[in-house]
Amino acid sequence: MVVEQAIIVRDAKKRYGSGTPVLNGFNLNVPKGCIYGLLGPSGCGKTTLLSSLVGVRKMDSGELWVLGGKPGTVESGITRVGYMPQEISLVDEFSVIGALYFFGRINGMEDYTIEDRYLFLKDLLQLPPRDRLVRNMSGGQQRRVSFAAALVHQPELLILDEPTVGLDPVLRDNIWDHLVKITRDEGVTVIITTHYIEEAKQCNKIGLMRCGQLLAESSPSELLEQCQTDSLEEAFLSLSQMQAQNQGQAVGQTPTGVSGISNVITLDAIYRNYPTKVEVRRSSTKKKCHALLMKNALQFLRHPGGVLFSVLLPILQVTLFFNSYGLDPKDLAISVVNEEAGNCNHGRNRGNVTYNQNEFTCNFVDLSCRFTGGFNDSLLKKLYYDDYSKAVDEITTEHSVGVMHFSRNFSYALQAKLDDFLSISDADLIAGQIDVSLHTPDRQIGLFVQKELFEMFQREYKKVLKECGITPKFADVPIHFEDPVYGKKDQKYITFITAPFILSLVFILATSISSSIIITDRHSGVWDRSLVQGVTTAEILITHLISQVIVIVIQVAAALCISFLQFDVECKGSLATVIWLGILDGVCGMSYGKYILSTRFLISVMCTSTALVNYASVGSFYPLVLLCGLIWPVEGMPKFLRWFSLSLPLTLPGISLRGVLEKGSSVNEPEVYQGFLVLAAWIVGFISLCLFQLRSKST
Ligand SMILES: Nc1ncnc2c1ncn2[C@@H]1O[C@H](COP(=O)(O)OP(=O)(O)OP(=O)(O)O)[C@@H](O)[C@H]1O
Repeated sequence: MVVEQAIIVRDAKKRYGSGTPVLNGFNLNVPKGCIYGLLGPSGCGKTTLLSSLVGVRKMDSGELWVLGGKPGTVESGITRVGYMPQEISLVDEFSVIGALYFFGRINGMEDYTIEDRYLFLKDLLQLPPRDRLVRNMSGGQQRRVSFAAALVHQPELLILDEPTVGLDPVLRDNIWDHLVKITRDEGVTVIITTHYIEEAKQCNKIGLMRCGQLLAESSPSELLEQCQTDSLEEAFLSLSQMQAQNQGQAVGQTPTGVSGISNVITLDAIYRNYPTKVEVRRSSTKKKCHALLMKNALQFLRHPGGVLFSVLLPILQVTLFFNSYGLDPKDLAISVVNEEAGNCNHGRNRGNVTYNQNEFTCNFVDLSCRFTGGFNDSLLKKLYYDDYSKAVDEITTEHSVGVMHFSRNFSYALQAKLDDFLSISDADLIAGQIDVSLHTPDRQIGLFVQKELFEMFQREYKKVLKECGITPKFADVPIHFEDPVYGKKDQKYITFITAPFILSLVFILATSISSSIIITDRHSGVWDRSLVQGVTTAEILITHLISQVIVIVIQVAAALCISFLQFDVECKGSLATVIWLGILDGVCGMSYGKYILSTRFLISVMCTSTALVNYASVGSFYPLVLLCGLIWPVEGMPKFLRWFSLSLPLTLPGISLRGVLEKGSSVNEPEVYQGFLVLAAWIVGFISLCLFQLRSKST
């Protein structure tokens, strides 16, 4: 008679990297309806074997059959297997009931059945209060909840990696009693590892592992009899010593299949015993996605940084941006050397303009005081000096931006220029000008001061001309700038950088949120555990995408609301276009985050370092910002770099958003739809690369 086997392993070999093989021609049979205890020293490969049985790891060679199917396939997985990994494999934000709902739902259970199971498991495993969060539980409590998650859907096969570690003896007894009961009454099969060797006496069969092979495989009583001891620990010790003496040879009872595969069940028999049409309780994609979305929502809402990150961070960033960029500099100082009127009696002397109506002449006295008094001290504080070289010497110590010099004949020369500008000498022309030498290394401040002084001169000079009965237009330089069709005449720098700033903010926030949630799932083991229960990588990714898009919408809304309502950013075009551009930009940032993550997954066995991903995203994000025209127009770049810049995900979208905000351009115009097209292309590119990389990792 052929005994039905729940698990069959034939000649399995596994090696990590170039190290010594962890499993080296390993064979194993686990009959249905029994408890199989897998014992062995730490590091002998138990976890490697169990995780391969559920499809989380792959063997280098050999055959594995689980419930008649290959590990990780529909026949062996999905609701028929309950897996408790060695790690807790729950997210911190799960409550007890939340964890059971998650694993119950992805296994196709109805909510009322999950509630019934909870009541049973609560007593069996002495679970903590229903709403206690995993992060607030002790290590032992977390293990019990993890165990409950493996039992909740009453699987046919339980694969348990050290479920009793850290539990008190009474609870361990309860658990073993339960395992004995379900194997006896319900035909459930259990394969279990434990370091408490003595408790394995309750197993129907024990396999002793060492050096990647089975030392012996038999019932506990047979093993004890064989080694003539009443302690399993002693039996294991003596078998290990025997193996050390006969390196490479099996000892004790020959483990199944080690000496000859012909003795054991054939693959044909396996197929015969397991009809191809297995009755599998399948969870619908809708139900699994519902469970995954609920999990993501809990992770987000119960995470202390979740809400803070999604809403407050964009508001804070936008507020900081508008309070630190594009504002006019204040509290500057300029040194003044006025050889004509000194310190103008501390500003009380404003100079004199006397117009002689009969002779049509104008007489100026101390006109330099008009110009030194023409600008506000809060903008440019005046530091008066008698000596020019002293003023230059003290520029650094007095934090002055430069020196403004009026000659002794300033008023006279200006008057001469007005009287007869055709025959005025060069010396008078020079004496009638204000000499300014700027000594600031800061280009923006230099440009600002230049503009302020120029405007001040024109303003004051126009007043003087008016007092002399001359048209103020005489003060204008002979080039005139009309009001622009788009934007304003005196365009502020902030309007130039607002659009790319908003896009880069949404992009980087989406990049990091994308990384952090997925890393948490990978790191906690929930990702793998979900896959074991039949959730597909695509379902996990899609639900992550949906959750993150919701967060992105919140972030875009927060960033735009604060920009429009609090900082009066003007939108001349369609608000809907702005919102869609923002959301698409966020989705692009999120896809970029996923691409970085998948790259990490590909090059490392498992990405457990948030820091690594942060370095990658920050490191690659900086060039994106530098090249997107946020700080300086792309027109200033060398040609090849400009073309490269235009292909990046933030450059053309930034130009599009600027067009909508400032010109009111519509989505039909190339300037705007090009931005959408670039974003769409990058999203498709990043997601395809990400899926490709994840797929190559899984194969
Ligand atoms: N991802 C990995 N990369 C490299 N080596 C690994 C990896 N996972 C496990 N190993 C190595 O493989 C060997 C077997 O590990 P495994 O976790 O299967 O042992 P184990 O019997 O379950 O140990 P324990 O009882 O301590 O849990 C160990 O030497 C371990 O260091």
